[in-house]
Amino acid sequence: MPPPVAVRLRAPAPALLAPAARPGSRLRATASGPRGGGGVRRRAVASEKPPAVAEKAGGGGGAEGEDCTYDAIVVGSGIGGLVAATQLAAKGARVLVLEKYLIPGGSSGYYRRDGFTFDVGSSVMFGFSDKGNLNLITQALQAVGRKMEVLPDPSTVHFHLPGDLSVLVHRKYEDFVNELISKFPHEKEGILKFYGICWKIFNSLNSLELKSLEEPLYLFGQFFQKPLECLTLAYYLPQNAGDIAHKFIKDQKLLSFIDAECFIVSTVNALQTPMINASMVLCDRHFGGINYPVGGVGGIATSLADGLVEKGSEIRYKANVTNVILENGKAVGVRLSNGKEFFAKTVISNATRWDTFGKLLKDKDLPEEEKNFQKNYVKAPSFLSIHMGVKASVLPAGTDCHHFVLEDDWNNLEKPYGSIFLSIPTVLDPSLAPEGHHILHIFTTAGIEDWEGLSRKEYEDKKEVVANEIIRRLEKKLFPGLQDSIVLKEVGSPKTHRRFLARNDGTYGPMPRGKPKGLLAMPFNTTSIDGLYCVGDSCFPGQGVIAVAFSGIMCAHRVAADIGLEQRSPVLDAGLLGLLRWFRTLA
Ligand SMILES: NC(=O)c1ccc[n+]([C@@H]2O[C@H](COP(=O)([O-])OP(=O)(O)OC[C@H]3O[C@@H](n4cnc5c(N)ncnc54)[C@H](O)[C@@H]3O)[C@@H](O)[C@H]2O)c1
Ligand SMILES: CC(C)=CCC/C(C)=C/C=C/C(C)=C/C=C/C(C)=C/C=C/C=C(C)/C=C/C=C(C)/C=C/C=C(\C)CCC=C(C)C
Repeated sequence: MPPPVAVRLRAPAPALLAPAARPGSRLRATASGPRGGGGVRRRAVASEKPPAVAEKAGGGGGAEGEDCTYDAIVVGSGIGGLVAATQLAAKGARVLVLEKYLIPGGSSGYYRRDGFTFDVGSSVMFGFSDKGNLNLITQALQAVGRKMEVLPDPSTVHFHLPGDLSVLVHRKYEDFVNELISKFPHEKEGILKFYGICWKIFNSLNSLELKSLEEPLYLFGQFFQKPLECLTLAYYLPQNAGDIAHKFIKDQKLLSFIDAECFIVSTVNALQTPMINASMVLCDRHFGGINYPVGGVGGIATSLADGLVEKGSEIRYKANVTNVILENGKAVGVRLSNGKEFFAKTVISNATRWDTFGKLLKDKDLPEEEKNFQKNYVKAPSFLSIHMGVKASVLPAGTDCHHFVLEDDWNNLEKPYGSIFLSIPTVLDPSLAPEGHHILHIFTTAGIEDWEGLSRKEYEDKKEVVANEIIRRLEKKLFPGLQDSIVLKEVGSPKTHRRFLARNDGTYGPMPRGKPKGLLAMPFNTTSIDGLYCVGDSCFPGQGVIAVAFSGIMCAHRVAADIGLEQRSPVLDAGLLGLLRWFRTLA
């Protein structure tokens, strides 16, 4: 029986504070508490034997004189970093993950307050089913012998849009498409054609074995085995969802609906959303469905971290990487804020590309490739997030889990605070809140510039005012009496996201500067620095938990080939990597 909840309003407390305990599984944080300086390379590594873990590390726990250099160091334990690390560990590599925070997961982490378990960010889980090739979260867990119980969500999201347009995205595709056609009967053909192309792309994706598109033996192998599917993907790779929607649909309101469909997964409209990404999410929600992990999203990262350790690799918390160490232009290790150094054959950064090249390599000129990336992409806005515990009686029976609210004016879709995302995970998993209560996780886009230069008091007051206005809007649109039902409230600003997730300006990833050529300009995992790789949402295919999981799988495959754990052809590598680099300059 969960403990009773004290009525307590805590507006100013940052939403992403240290967890009180972790959901689902047992905690084995090897909080590094690094001591002393770096010293010479081998000694520095040898002295870094983590308690309880190094003994299990096989091939080199750290006794002096042994060669205990790691195969890979991963900077950051977001889902991108953890998937790269666990995939490599499953292939036999010895990996060290260094995480600045106290627990793994980054924006897919969790925290607990007064009996409530809150998801920090991610709450809508794609790729978590038991079928097909695109269930990348399920596969990532399986690779390290883990499986999580999931709760199928009967819908993906309930849209509440201008002109009282209400659309529920049912789990079953036919139910969704029939509901949409009932709202836009004159556009039946256009609707079926647009979503039909999404399915064509999704089915092509789902037929491939997903590995690194930067590894030629695999890529050519896939072209050989599935030529039609690969050509379909190559054809749609440089295209955007909005252009395809405009070909078949004329009704402006329906086109705006498709903008909203894209916005919730890309924070930009359909004309700026790559068609492959749109197809992935618009179909996986019906194919595998949206599935919520029992105990909360934080369980995914903790399960991956546990699995990683069981495979003989390591993860250290409170380990703030400040520099990537280069030797003759090659990345050979990292330095922490306390001066400790660790060395490895390869370094994988799960920090954003802005943080990786702007902070971890600040003394180096920005490589041309990164200039090209920054020319094509800007930082997506951050979020204002409100985590609330409310009395269950405020929600009408049958309330859906996820909602998207844009009240009066389509023009507000992409504006800061314009639209509201709302997740109520306790609809699926009541164990996340004390009995008789629900969790409301509310977020809206917000830029860091709005929150800079304020005194402490001004900052706290502003959080309170902005959060109350969002709550007032939800009260008016969805839940009368909401304000009075609140028993716990924590507000996070873009500064909170910057601080606790170590993300430049609190950004949630890259956003195209203008109209992109689909995914063409998005960099993969290799960088122009030998031995340094990036993973996460500033890599192909972009924002989203399943997207960063794919980037982790791709990255691990490329790294494994480079360190001799997977097949490779140096000649073909040089050709393909050069060709892909050239492609990106065309975007
Ligand atoms: N589905 C949803 O509802 C939802 C909501 C929010 C976020 N998300 C997604 O999650 C994605 C992010 O995943 P990700 O894996 O790219 O990154 P992430 O931000 O989740 O994780 C990065 C991790 O790296 C750590 N880190 C950064 N710099 C470091 C340093 N110098 N030293 C040590 N550690 C450092 C951070 O503390 C963090 O834990 C976002 O793109 C977003 O789309 C999804
Ligand atoms: C040469 C070359 C390069 C090429 C050739 C051709 C080929 C073969 C190609 C291929 C390709 C591929 C494989 C691709 C792949 C892709 C993928 C996988 C993708 C994916 C994607 C995904 C995504 C984007 C996702 C996203 C998601 C998200 C973001 C989510 C979010 C959510 C949220 C925010 C929530 C909401 C909430 C509410 C409403 C409450």
